[in-house]
Amino acid sequence: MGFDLHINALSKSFWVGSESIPVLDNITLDIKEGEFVSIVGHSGCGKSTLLKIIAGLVEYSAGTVLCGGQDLRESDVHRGMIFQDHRLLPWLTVAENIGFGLYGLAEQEKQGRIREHIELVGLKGFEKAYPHQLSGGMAQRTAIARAFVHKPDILLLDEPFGALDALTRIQMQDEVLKIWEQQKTTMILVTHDIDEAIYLGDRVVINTNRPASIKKIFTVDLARPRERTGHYFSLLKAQIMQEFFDSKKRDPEYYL
Ligand SMILES: Nc1ncnc2c1ncn2[C@@H]1O[C@H](COP(=O)(O)OP(=O)(O)OP(=O)(O)O)[C@@H](O)[C@H]1O
Repeated sequence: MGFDLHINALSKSFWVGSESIPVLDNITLDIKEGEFVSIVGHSGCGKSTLLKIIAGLVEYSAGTVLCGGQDLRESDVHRGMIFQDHRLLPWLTVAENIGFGLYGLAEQEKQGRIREHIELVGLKGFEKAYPHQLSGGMAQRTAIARAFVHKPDILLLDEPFGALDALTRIQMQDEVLKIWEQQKTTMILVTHDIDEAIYLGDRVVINTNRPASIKKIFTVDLARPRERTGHYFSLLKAQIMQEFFDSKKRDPEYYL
């Protein structure tokens, strides 16, 4: 389809001084347009690097990354990225932050687009607030609106809820899911939270330690909205935990 993503034999090394540090090793992954894919792996294995490569923010060393047949070596507004910290500009209001970088539209259309996205993330009434006047969840909602206002084909989420408390995190997961269901943007989420990976993803990709390659991919065969405490959910979580913590391959029921 139009914006399917094809990552083929992707490798990346960073130079630190005179030493080449391999970070990604031979990653091959196809992601369908509109799919929600979660990526989990140990800290430092290269998950953020993979997202930044897809965003066109980091160059890769070998392989190909194609979307709609195009090589993704440069960033553009068709690939939005949301980070763990909101990265809002402190001297701009919520509305100005969301509209920042929204070029090429008539003023009325631009304001309409900003309004639409403020409503989408539930921030009506806070248009004129500055980032320091927002809670962590509201700031992250602004960052989500700022990414969506460009109507990206792919949204890359790098631990976007990592700094939020548990209840806000769950609420934000549902909000992102709602936007994804409405807009059918392809989403790629990096998270350390296995529940979050299963709750949101159509598939959960498990990376090996650095240099990361793909260890295993689980398909989450559960209708939405998902029951976080259901048996299938728990069993899948146990299987994923097993991939991380037990090379002797206990029965997944051990983790339940
Ligand atoms: N610009 C850079 N120059 C050199 N090394 C880098 C650079 N960016 C990342 N690395 C190294 O690449 C490896 C992977 O980093 P990355 O941030 O992608 O991991 P991660 O899986 O996202 O980690 P975490 O889960 O802790 O956020 C690390 O060893 C890191 O030190």
